[in-house]
Amino acid sequence: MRLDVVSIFPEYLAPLELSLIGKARTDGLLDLHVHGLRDYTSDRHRTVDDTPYGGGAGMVMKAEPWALALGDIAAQVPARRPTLIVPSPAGEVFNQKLAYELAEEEHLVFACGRYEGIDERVLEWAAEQFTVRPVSLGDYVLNGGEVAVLAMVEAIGRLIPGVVGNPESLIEESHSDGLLEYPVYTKPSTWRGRDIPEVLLSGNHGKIAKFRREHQLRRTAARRPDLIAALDVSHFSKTERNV
Ligand SMILES: NC(=O)c1ccno1
Repeated sequence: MRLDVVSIFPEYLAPLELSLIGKARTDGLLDLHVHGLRDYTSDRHRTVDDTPYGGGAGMVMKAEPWALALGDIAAQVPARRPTLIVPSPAGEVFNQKLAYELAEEEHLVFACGRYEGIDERVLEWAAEQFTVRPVSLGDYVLNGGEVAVLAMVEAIGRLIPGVVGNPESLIEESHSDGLLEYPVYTKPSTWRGRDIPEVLLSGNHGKIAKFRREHQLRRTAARRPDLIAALDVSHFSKTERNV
């Protein structure tokens, strides 16, 4: 997968050189390019913003630098219609389902807005050669798109085959089956007077699976009842419907 990120703070994306994503880049699983938006300005001050038409607080990111940056990126990979992700509190909400969907894409481009946002005409212009998707991490506001991109690239990148050492670990994690993950424990079996659930020492895989599933259901019902409500009833066995 090719990924391009455009930002006025390219150094903000340095963490993508670390850990699993960094190794995936070294291994050639992820072809990630970070671009400085100011490289696409031509004035002495490398201006990327201006006052909003209609008044109001703050500044708006100018269209031309974005068009030059995105046009340059699209020209570098002419064969494919990239998906342009624009992190924004006004976007569709990012979740594991969308992460899996985007992990299937060949080319993702991320536009990190700042200030009050990007001139809307950029998204209209970009729709000629990109599939444009404003995406939100959640119902809160960040100062820019960079932090959202770090989160999304990690969530998407880890789903690409070969990035995570053991693909099994992707199966039993939160949201992989619509539920939150079960509690996990490791040695010592007694820690500061607290024992692990005895069933986990039984070696009885059926009982262990039942324990884990029950705790997934309880944890999800307690912390995210919205996820339970969203699941089809066929997701639950007859006995589970009363947990
Ligand atoms: N909620 C968000 O994803 C966001 C992105 C930029 N500002 O807020």
